[in-house]
Amino acid sequence: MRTLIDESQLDDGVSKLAKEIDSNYGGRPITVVAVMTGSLVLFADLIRRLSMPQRVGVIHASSYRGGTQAGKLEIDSKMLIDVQNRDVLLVDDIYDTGATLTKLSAAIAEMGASSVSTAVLLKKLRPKQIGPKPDFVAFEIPDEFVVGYGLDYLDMYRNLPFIGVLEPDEIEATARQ
Ligand SMILES: O=P(O)(O)OC[C@H]1O[C@H](OP(=O)(O)OP(=O)(O)O)[C@H](O)[C@@H]1O
Ligand SMILES: Nc1nc2[nH]cnc2c(=O)[nH]1
Repeated sequence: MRTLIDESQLDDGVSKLAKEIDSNYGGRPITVVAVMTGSLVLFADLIRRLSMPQRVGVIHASSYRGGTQAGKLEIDSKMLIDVQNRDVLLVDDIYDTGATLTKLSAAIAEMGASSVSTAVLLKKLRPKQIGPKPDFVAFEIPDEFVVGYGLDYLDMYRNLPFIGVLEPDEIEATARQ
C-alpha cells in the first residue's frame, strides 16, 4: 500500500477544516450529521475541534457496497435526528462522483432543514462530478481508489490511521479473503 496522506498531514488537514467551518458559522449552532459509515473516523475528530454548539446525528448512505464501483445509492435515515428548521452540516469522508452528497443534501433539504452545507476530508480531482462542490474540503486528491481513516475496501482498512492507495494485487488479494 502506498501512503497518500500520512497521520500528521491528516491531523493538520482536519484542524484546518474545523477552522474554516468555525469561521463560516461564527458561533451559530449547527446540526452536524455524519454520513455513515465512511465518515466515522473524520467525524469523531472533526466535531471535537468545532467550537459552536452542536446537535449531532447520523445518516447512512451506501452505493459502493464495499467495492470500487458505485451502484444504486441507498439512504437510510431511520437513525437521523430531527433536522427541521436547523442549519445542517453533512460530513463525509470523500466526494468522488458527487452522487452521494448531492442526493443526501436534497433529501435533508426536503426534510425541512433551514440550510444544508457539506464538508469532506477528500475531494477527488476527476471529470464528471455531479451537483454542487462540497463547501469545505480538507484535501484534493488524484483519481485513485483510497482506503483508511474510515474509507474501506470490502469493509476492511477503515481502521488505518492514514490514507493509502491499494495496489491492484492488494485489491485482488483482499477480494479473495
Ligand atoms: O461521491 P460518490 O461517488 O457518491 O462517493 C462518495 C461516497 O462513497 C463512499 O460511501 P460508500 O457507498 O462506499 O459507503 P460507506 O460509507 O459505508 O463505505 C463514501 O463514504 C461516500 O459516502
Ligand atoms: N474506499 C473508498 N470509497 C470510495 N467511495 C468513493 N470513492 C472512494 C474511494 O476512493 N475509496
